[in-house]
Amino acid sequence: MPKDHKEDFPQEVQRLEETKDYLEQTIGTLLNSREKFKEEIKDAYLHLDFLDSSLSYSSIMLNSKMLDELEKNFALLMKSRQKPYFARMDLKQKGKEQTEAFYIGKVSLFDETMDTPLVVDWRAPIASVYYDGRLGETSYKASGGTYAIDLYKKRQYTIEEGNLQEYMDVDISTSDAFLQASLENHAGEKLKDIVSTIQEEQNTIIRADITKPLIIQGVAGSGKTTIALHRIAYLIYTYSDTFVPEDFMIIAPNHLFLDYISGVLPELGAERVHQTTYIDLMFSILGKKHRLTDSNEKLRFLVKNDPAGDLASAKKSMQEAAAFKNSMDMKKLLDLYIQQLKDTLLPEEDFCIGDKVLLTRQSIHQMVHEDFSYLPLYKRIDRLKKMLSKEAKNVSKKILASLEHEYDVLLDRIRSQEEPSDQRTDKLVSLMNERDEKLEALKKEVRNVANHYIKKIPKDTLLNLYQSLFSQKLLWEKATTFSTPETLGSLLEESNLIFASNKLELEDLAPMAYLHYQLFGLKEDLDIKYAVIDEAQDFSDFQFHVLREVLGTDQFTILGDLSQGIHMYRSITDWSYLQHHVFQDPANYLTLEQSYRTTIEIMNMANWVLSQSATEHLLKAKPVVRHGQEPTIKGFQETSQVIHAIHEQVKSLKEASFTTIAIITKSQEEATNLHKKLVKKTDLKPVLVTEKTLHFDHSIFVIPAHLSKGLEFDAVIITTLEDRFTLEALDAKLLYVAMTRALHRLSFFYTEGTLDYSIDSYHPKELL
Ligand SMILES: Nc1ncnc2c1ncn2[C@@H]1O[C@H](COP(=O)(O)OP(=O)(O)OP(=O)(O)O)[C@@H](O)[C@H]1O
Repeated sequence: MPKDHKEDFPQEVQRLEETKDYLEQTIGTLLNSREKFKEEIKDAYLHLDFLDSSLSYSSIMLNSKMLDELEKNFALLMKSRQKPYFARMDLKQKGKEQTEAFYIGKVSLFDETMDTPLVVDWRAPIASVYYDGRLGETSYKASGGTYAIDLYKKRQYTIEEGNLQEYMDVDISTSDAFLQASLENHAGEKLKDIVSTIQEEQNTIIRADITKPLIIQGVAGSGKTTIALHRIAYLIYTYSDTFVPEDFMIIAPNHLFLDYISGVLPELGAERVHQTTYIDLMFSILGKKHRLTDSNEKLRFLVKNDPAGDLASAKKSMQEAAAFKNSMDMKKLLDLYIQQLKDTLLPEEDFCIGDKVLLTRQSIHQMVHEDFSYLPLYKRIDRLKKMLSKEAKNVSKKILASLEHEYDVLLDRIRSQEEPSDQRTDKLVSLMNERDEKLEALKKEVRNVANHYIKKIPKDTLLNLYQSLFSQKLLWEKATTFSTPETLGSLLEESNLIFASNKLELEDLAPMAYLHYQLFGLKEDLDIKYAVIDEAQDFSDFQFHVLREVLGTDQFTILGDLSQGIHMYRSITDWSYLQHHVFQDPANYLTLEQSYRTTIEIMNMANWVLSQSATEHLLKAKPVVRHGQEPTIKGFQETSQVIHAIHEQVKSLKEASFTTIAIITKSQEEATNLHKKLVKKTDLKPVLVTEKTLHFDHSIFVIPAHLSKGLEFDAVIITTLEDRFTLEALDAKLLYVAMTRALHRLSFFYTEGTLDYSIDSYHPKELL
């Protein structure tokens, strides 16, 4: 990195020292306050009078809340001691005389005595100028207004452990140097924050309009995951009156990925954001965990090598069936089914006590399907039951009184018409007994009449209701048409077999969640105001629709890359439906074409792989200007030679200080097989990654391509022993995902015949 502009170095050192002094003072004050709050809480506990505790109780609550807040600030300030800021900008606001210098950091620091900001938070409106603004006239938006400024200087600092190492003034030609330096770094165990090198196109996304759903199509390594996390931190900061961190939810592909990204939000001072996988979210909506079939079984079958094409029609039919369950046609089918449940729900009889009609069946239908139509179907039944009980109680007084009156008349008539005698007495007594019995029976009927009526309404569990849909072939035929009649037959048959083994498949979760929402409503505790979906290319339009419906919000940021759509047989192939038809208003759609992760050499080859299959329409990634070694490609006759080559390669990567290395295979079976061989034949001790792996804290991984999605490694060794990468679109995408995981080095080791790409004929120079 060039060392220039050194003339300001002493002043910059002094400024840093002053900031650190002030930081220490602030930390000291916080420490005192912390002790004070703790004392007050202790004191309030000592004086807690359980009979009249309101004062002490509220004191405990107040002080605990302030203590929590203080602890959070304290932790942030402690962290910022190492690097209180990373940049500075000098600017003059239009209409003002003097130039002001703003230092930008992760935590703001305000000098109360001087009434000036010592450090401005990177999320503050004015800091946007630093990320967007070229030197010269520019502007920023704050509190609904736009403010014009002249930007004179942008300066970046390297500060290590609180000491200024160097600084550099940035203009168009040098602005990449810090970015370059940051990209040269080796991968850690976790994803990092990028506050000091956020690029203009990324800043636009982080600060995009909150009132509109946002869709980001970004190429591999363009920073989607990173930006999504920065956007959450930005929104929490900017809209602190509206949101608390718990209002946000990140939906990510698996637990390994969640572990991988878990460091960024705390680093940005935003903790307590909900983080979940799609499957876990669906289970919490359904209020129950279900056993699932292996979700990658289909993918495995679909990418299975089939040179003679024997599996072609089975593959086609499987794709169609899987796609259907997650399509908008499935919604159509479910809507028909719900309508059928509605139509057959209520008994075709009036609500009566004895032969007295309390409510006609027409008025009950109207009540349920019109007056209560805002409620989910089965919630309406609970409401109906209350109404019926109330009606029965109201009317019962009258019926009881009239029955009593009927008997009083009869009794009076006997008394007045017959002379006293034993016979008359017997008659009266028996009449009175009869009256009492009838009254008692009537009272009982009143008590139970609503229940009896409601019991005639069929009610079942969600699971039974969902599964019985699969025995109603006629309804399916009414809702949709498949390419062949056999496809529907085998879909129903296979689903019923899965249900019989007490399992569901991943594709059943969205339809079930939709049915649950329509029939039973939602659990109250799922109170999310803002959802962020990463790796969204693996979702279908129907899944987006269900998520929007069940989360009850239009506030979404959705990020993905169609080139990495390895589940494209059941997921979206473009963003247009999502953009225009899922939310109340069309979503904003932005693209990221620049890739930051990998080198020009690796990205060129990955783009070439995509271009070899029928995926030309996809956006190609443009790598930032960072060169590295050309990928190495070696074919071998024997598996043992491949194992040897991997061993040697890993050793040399370790010697070159690359810390995280992934050996990526096409399938889970191949990964398991290769892992066994590596453990047996080498001293590498790699970790095998499966669907169940929870933590990203190792250095050498053997991982199938579909699980490497979203992750990154210093070096990647793509290995094929038996499972061949063909030129088919799905294979090309899997290979593309695997290749674009590498930050610095990429190699291919394969046994002859397992790579259809003739990478030997790849001419990198042609693409540069
Ligand atoms: N502005 C930036 N400054 C420094 N590093 C960056 C920047 N943007 C992205 N990166 C780095 O690029 C790499 C890729 O980022 P990230 O994983 O967020 O991308 P992605 O688009 O989600 O990738 P993919 O879709 O391939 O999984 C990370 O190492 C990230 O730190």
